[in-house]
Amino acid sequence: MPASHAVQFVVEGGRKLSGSIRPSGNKNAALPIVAGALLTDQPVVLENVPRIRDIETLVELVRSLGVSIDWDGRNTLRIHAKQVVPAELDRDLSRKIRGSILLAGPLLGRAGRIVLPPPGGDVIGRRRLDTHFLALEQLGAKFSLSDVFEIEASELRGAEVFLDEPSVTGTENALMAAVMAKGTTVLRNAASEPHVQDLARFLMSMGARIDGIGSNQMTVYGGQPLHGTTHRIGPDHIEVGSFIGLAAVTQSHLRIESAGVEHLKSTLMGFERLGIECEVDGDDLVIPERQSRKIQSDLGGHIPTISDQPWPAFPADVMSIAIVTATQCDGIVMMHEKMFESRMFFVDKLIGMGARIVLCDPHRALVAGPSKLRASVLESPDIRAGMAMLLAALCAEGTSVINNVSQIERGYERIDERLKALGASIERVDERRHG
Ligand SMILES: CC(=O)N[C@H]1[C@@H](OP(=O)(O)OP(=O)(O)OC[C@H]2O[C@@H](n3ccc(=O)[nH]c3=O)[C@H](O)[C@@H]2O)O[C@H](CO)[C@@H](O)[C@@H]1O
Ligand SMILES: C=C(OP(=O)(O)O)C(=O)O
Repeated sequence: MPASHAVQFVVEGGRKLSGSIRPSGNKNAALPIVAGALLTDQPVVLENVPRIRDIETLVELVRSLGVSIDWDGRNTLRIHAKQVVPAELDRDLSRKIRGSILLAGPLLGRAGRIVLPPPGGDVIGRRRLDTHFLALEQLGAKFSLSDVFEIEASELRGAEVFLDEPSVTGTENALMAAVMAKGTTVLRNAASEPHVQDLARFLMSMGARIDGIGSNQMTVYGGQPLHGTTHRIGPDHIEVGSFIGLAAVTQSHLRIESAGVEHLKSTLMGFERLGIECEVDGDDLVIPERQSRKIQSDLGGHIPTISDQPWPAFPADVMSIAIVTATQCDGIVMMHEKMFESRMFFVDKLIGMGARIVLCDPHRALVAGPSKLRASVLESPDIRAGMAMLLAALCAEGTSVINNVSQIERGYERIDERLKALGASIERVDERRHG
């Protein structure tokens, strides 16, 4: 049996939680920033790096390029890319994470060439890479496509780049290549998620010059000498969204410490539509136990919608959490997943637990709540659906089993320990010993 199937969570539902929890560093910021550390031959120190499977995989990939990369304590990485040996990236490691594609920009800039097996990541629908190649080509790279991607650039040149969609990792690759290019690049229709902003600030701390961070147009004055730096990864706003959902479904009072409230507006608006109100206290977020949990109709009593879109709209990675939360709220809401084609299929499991959901098509699910959920045996298909099912199990009646926990652990650090500290009943079991 593959190791990824070895661990289960046995979850006893129905317990109230209480206390404080601190979000980890943002996985989707740490991935490009670790890759970006390859842009300089000087030492880089990264703090608040989430110690999760996806990062461990990227660390192995980076090490395979002859780069010195080591943990210093639990969440600090020391990276020194004195040299980068341009090699074909390991296929198995590349296939495990979406983040392997993020080595394209830095390796082009540093070594002029990269051979990249197709990246992996969550299986949540087609995951196009066209935007990455479109941007890198405009900066002077050539690519050929067989069972691997071969990208080469004898020289990267600044250019006007209009991305065909605001792809997150596409923007990050373009940004890293543009920093190494000669001359000025204007990136238009760029993604501006908190992790894209964090990467841009990291690059600035290395000496890069970038205007327009946080907007959909960034100007990069390329070719500046890049030096070593120490950078702290920002809090994971997706984890914060997950903890808001956790408090809401278990009707618990939780404080999320250092939540990074500047990046939470659209997430809080989504939860408010479900009747979940949070209080901002400095940079902490407090979720009171007493909530109306009454879905807010649109004007005229019409059925409301929660839909995801590129930043600053409601984040796609919080959609699965919001669906589980909606099953515990009073009323009807249309959940519209605009970005991924297969992210909603996990609602079958929630229906099996007693949730009242109509999956209208792959992108839209109508949720009518509240429903009493019953315990079940669940399989975790992707990071966020896995976390959503953990939330469902924590508010269901009885004892649930969640298989394939490695999916959740791709994105959430020591989640069982951290939720147990709040009073959750989660037992970590090796499947081979269990039953
Ligand atoms: C490692 C990493 O950072 N992964 C994140 C990154 O993935 P990733 O960078 O792969 O995602 P992209 O931003 O490229 O695109 C996500 C999906 O949205 C679609 N799309 C995108 C823009 C748009 O305007 N319209 C549209 O429909 C794309 O075609 C694709 O199907 O961003 C996603 C969207 O926030 C997140 O779910 C992933 O967690
Ligand atoms: C989709 C996600 O990750 P990835 O892009 O790494 O698969 C996610 O973090 O929810």
